[in-house]
Amino acid sequence: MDPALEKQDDVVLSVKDLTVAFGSNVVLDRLNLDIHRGEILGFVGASGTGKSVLMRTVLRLLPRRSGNIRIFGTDFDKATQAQRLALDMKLGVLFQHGALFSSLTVKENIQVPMREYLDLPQAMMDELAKLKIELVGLAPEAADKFPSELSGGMIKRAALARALALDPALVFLDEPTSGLDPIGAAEFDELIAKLRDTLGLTVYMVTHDLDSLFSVCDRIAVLGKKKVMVEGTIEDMLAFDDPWVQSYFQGKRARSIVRKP
Ligand SMILES: Nc1ncnc2c1ncn2[C@@H]1O[C@H](COP(=O)(O)OP(=O)(O)OP(=O)(O)O)[C@@H](O)[C@H]1O
Repeated sequence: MDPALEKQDDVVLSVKDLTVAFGSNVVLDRLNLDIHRGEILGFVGASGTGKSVLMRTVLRLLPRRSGNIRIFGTDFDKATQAQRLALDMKLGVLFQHGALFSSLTVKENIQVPMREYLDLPQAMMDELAKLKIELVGLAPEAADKFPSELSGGMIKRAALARALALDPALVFLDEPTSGLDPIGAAEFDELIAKLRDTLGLTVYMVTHDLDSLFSVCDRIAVLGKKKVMVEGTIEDMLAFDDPWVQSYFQGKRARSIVRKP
């Protein structure tokens, strides 16, 4: 196959010339971004630059002023109702802070998307929830616990299990390791990498966590000046001439990570 065409097939999410504004506050201005099949893309940027806005716009939770978004090659605006439903089922989302329903147990939280999109008998949903709980490394007993009974790390894992409920191909993670201690965060990163390898997931991860960026992300995109300023490998970040990017990737904290064996 023509390498250019093959590369195109490889793009699971394509954002072209996206502009999002709230009144006169233009947050994203003709932004472009491609995510490729099977990669873990780390998405960074200073606080308030619009990382969550981009994620929410791609998920159609926020309206855009202009621009085009294609997911798995399909333009949502032109998709039929059936195509939209099929696309929605291929996306999994872990919102910042987990965002589990506090009145539902872990098992019931995982079953929320199943109830919304599938018509399955309860026994089958219970079996599926059990599998997801195991997949994210939680003990079986976690199934019947409420979010208030879980540690921060367990909440993240339960939220990930819910994001994986419908066997998505592309998952969006909004600061998945925030609030975790370094060991918990490293374990969570390892879990993401393992799931990518075993399930063939594509991962879009908004993060401030330099450890995650250095250890599990294949590629990094930096949001600034209302656009993706630079995308590429850690080496590309280190070579990029912008004060914020330089201080982020070459600051004291970053240097201590680079020095790790
Ligand atoms: N629903 C909304 N209505 C109006 N303005 C909004 C809305 N959501 C976000 N904004 C504005 O968009 C800008 C970007 O916010 P966003 O939450 O995407 O930043 P962020 O990069 O995710 O920040 P952080 O790293 O702190 O989470 C901010 O100026 C914010 O005030």
